[in-house]
Amino acid sequence: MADIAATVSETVAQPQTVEDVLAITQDPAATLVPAADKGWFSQITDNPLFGAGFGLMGLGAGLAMARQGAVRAAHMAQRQMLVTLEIPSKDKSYLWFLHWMSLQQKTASAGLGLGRSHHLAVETSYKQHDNGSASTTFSLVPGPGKHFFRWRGAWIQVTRSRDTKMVDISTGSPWEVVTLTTLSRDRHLFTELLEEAKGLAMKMQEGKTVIYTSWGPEWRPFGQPRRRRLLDSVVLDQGIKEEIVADVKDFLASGKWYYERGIPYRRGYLLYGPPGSGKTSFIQALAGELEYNIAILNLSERGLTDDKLNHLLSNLPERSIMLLEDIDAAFSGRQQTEESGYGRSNVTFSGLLNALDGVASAEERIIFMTTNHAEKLDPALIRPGRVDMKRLIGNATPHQLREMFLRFYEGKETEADEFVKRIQETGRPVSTAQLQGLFVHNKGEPQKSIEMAPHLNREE
Ligand SMILES: Nc1ncnc2c1ncn2[C@@H]1O[C@H](COP(=O)(O)OP(=O)(O)OP(=O)(O)O)[C@@H](O)[C@H]1O
Repeated sequence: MADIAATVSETVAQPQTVEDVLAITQDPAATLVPAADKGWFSQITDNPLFGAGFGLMGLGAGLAMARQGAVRAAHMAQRQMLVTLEIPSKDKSYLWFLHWMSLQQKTASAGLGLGRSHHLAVETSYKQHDNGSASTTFSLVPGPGKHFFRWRGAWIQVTRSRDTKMVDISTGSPWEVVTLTTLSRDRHLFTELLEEAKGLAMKMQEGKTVIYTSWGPEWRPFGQPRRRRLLDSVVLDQGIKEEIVADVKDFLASGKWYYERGIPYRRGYLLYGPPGSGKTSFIQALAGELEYNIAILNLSERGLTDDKLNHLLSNLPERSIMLLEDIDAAFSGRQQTEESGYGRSNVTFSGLLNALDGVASAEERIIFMTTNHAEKLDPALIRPGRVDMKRLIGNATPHQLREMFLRFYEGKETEADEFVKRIQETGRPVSTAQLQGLFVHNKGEPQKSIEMAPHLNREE
């Protein structure tokens, strides 16, 4: 260590005298060395290069501050002057709004509003007609991006954004948000707009039955609402229709009775019988009579789990009849009970029983189950509490044969009797759906139906 110190002291010339010190301080090359002798700031600023640098830095900082200030002021102004409304795709009003917007699109005549949008998206819906045929309708709505439209004298900006990273796990569809922006003073327009959109949706449903199907863990309307089916259009054996309708109406009027006795406010019905006997048609007509909608669930649906089923049954759309069709197809007998039902559904039998028992909800719950094979059903599924009323909806009885005939050929009483006689002579069961087929085929020609009666359902 001593050697090293010696080497250093040799290489650096140390000032030995006052003159040496003076010489050093006067040497311009040495001015930077004794920094402690001058204020550092003045030393730096005295330097023309650094001076210019500082000037620029100062200017930059000033500009940045000004920019920040401007951004803040803009934000402030935006907060003060603009108001935004977010409608996430999960919310009910989302579909109402999109539909409302598609109408704005159609009526944006003068080239104003959404009519100018260059980025449109299509919303396709299927319209099911009463005769069973379906047609497709397209609605054009603004696609993702920004759009402007003028409504009730105010400009509204619509931003439809799709988050590709965030996916609704249950449905697999991308998460979407529609954001509306307008001037603060026009904020009341948002409520008015949503009211109008809702009113429009309700109007479309007036006198109609909405069919909901499950979409992941939620319910979504399936196609356009259908015209209500009249109870008279469904011909069941004597008294059955009236009995079920009276029972449901009585149930709906007994909320307090159930509440006071601590009984879950729900009622289950099982309609069983051969295909085409009018089970589904009757449930549709009943929903129409009660001004209710129908929520249909297919237990064999891919991806349906016990949890989702439970959630769906506890969150039925308001004023809806729950319909579980072909319940035997999903589960038949105990042997399948421990495993999941067939198809790609993951629902277990015990999961279904739990969902049916469900947490008592405040709202009433009416569940209809249909099957072609009542004998295959596990007794646990149809025990009272889960199924409170079971009715056979069978093949056409003489009463139904006559009634159906007269519905298609009004006033043809004698012919109706003849028709019933001919069908009875065959000794073969005939479904009401087959009768409908025959009468449609022989529209306006009762005699032809009578002639064809012996051939109905014949195994050639
Ligand atoms: N009792 C009936 N009264 C009036 N129409 C009927 C009747 N039964 C069947 N139909 C007609 O037949 C067709 C099929 O009826 P529907 O789907 O209601 O039968 P279903 O018993 O539910 O059959 P499945 O057991 O195969 O589901 C419908 O178009 C319906 O109008």
